[in-house]
Amino acid sequence: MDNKNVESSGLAVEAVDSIEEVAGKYPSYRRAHAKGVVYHAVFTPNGQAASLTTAPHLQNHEVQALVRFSNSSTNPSIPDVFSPAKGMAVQFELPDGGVTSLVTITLPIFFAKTPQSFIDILGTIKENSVEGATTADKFKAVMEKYEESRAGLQAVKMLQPPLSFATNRYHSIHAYYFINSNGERQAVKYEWEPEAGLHYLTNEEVKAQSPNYLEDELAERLSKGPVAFQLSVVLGQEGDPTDDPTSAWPEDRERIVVGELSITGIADEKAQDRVFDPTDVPTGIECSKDPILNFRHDAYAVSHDRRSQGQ
Ligand code: HEM
Repeated sequence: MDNKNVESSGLAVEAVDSIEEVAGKYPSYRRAHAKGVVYHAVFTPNGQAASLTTAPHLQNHEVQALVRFSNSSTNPSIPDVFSPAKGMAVQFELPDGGVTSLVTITLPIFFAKTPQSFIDILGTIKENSVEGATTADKFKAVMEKYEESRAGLQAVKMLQPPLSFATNRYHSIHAYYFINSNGERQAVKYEWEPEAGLHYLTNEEVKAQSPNYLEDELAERLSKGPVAFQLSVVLGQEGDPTDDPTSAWPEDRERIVVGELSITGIADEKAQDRVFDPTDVPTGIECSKDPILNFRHDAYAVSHDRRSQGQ
């Protein structure tokens, strides 16, 4: 292990410790996005990405996939309406027997630019978690201290509980590079667009939901047929930041639909053990230099280590 890895895994331990201190420790569960359900799916690329990348799952052949939908909270028993951001982690099976993961969320940007500022922001939330403090009070304290967090936390505040896991748009937030057979590079971000459209609950409807309404709703939906999402890539242009997850690209960037995911049914509980690592990319795709993206590899490994040992 070189010095850089030692340094970044030390920071990853610190980050996961900070999450536990601020948001609670739930043995055997993921240290974030603890409550989730895994499903089987098939991904069918449409060939539109083939001129941009040699990635095997984005050519012309369908691949099997696993999809884990989740609440963002660390609490595995939290009622779904109380955990605003939802995750959609997809693991594609590659023809060589390996996997690649695309881990997305219902927010377009993140609230921290670097691993260290993520830890510092959690520290500020902890300092401000005094009796009677609301989430809004804690967010205000963070935004006053960390300008970079403002847009990301505003986006969290704007989230509405979805009608279904199948009626959200999910974003990669981070940029990646597609590399084609000529070695040409194109910066991209990903989005999953639900074929069922975007649908959210009204305040009245929120009150009527059971704690696990999202899993129940998806079971009901799947009993009638597969649930589909289109995968789009957003093409970055010269000057669009590729290393800053707190900053969105302009809305008018070209989007290409590159394939369709069809979710068919629930997977075995054993699939929960998997790590959906957003840095696990195949030939034809490279991670950008975004420090948060690259840090997630070590942070997820620390969480997996703890949860797989029953800690
Ligand atoms: C410093 C930044 C971050 C840290 C420390 C962090 C930490 C974690 C940890 C510890 C887990 C549990 C991993 C496991 O046990 O398998 C997790 C899961 C997850 N995170 Fe992050 N995360 C960060 C940034 C992000 C960002 C920017 C996104 C947005 C796409 C994101 C989305 C998710 C999702 C969707 C999951 C659930 C994955 C699954 O279903 O297995 N995280 N995160």
